[in-house]
Amino acid sequence: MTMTTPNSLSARSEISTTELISVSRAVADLRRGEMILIRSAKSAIAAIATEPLSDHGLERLRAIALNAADIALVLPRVRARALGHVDANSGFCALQPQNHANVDCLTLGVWANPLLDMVEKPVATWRTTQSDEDAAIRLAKLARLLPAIVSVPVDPAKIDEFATRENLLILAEEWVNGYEDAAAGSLRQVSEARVPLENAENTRVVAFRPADGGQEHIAIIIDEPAADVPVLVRLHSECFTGDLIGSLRCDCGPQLRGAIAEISASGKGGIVLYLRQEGRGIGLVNKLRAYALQDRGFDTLDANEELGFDADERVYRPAAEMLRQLGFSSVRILTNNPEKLRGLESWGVEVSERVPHKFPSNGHNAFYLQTKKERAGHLF
Ligand SMILES: Nc1nc2c(ncn2[C@@H]2O[C@H](COP(=O)(O)OP(=O)(O)OP(=O)(O)O)[C@@H](O)[C@H]2O)c(=O)[nH]1
Ligand SMILES: [Zn+2]
Repeated sequence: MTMTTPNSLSARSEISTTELISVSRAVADLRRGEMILIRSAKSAIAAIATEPLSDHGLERLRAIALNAADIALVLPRVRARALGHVDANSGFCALQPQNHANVDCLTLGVWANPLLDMVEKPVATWRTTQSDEDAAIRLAKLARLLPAIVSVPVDPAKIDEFATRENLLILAEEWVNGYEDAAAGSLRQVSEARVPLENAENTRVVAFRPADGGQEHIAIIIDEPAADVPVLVRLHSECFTGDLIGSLRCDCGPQLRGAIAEISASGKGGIVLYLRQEGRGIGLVNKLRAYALQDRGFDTLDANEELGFDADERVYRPAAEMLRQLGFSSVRILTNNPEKLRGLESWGVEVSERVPHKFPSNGHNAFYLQTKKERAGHLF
């Protein structure tokens, strides 16, 4: 069965497997506080994520800088506003502290984190970000860290020398930007087994792994559905708290088990795609931060924004790719979220029907469900 690829997609250029793997290695480096070199057409930077930043890391940044006075903390607009940058209006802003020679990692960490109480606001100049700094922020998001980085400009002519001397990775910004698409395009089936489920005994579980060795996405195939008619599908984003430990903050647990039961009851089979997009793509640690902000009065969308994330950071190519490889080109999708329809269609999957997938509130998640309806366009 072939999938149609919309014309707009053919223009997207994909990064190579080597570039994909470099980004993946940089993600791991960033998570442990290592410095990354990022090169754009115009400039180059060295960057460390703020979350694992140490004073030793700061010293290394200063030592490699073209000019140590240009050290910058790149952080989300909402956070910049809270720090006194009243004109902040683009996604991310760069703060250059006046006491650049003495500023320490604790101070930078407090400035960057909306959950920490601020001791003093920075005396600083502000500027818009460069594209290489935006790429470093994207890398921090891929690393599921807080999207805040400390960067310095480096001499593009010396970047290879630095990389060799300090054992650092060099990334081109377009590799970071192309990572998610390429990772999804590289998914390959790596194992499968029969797994009888409580409400669906005739079930196979198939695992797909991306070429960079990242997290596997899972297809749960119930009752071997036919491929020549639209297949009943649920795209389920991972939710450790809701799926596994029965959290009442969301509706994920009932939706996951409900989808399995409904597909099984249909008598025609179907597929649950279990996508590793915890917290709408921000990761479990950041989702817990978002919950803590919600306990201070933010709704689920504003909490994401406070942390520097979009309301929803998910991508749908992994789902489309798994369906394609399993031989399905047309779906009936169990969801209340119109973005899932658009996401699948943009990757060439025909959506023949939306099947509502609503469960009653448990009391704790009433405001969450109301926000999804009123602000995220969910169809309840
Ligand atoms: N960032 C963030 N993620 C949340 C929050 N509550 C739940 N999630 C995540 O949201 C995702 C829920 O995804 P889905 O079950 O696919 O639901 P949906 O987008 O609401 O759409 P449908 O259920 O298909 O209608 C999971 O990854 C959860 O971990 C929250 O307050 N903040
Ligand atoms: Zn959930």
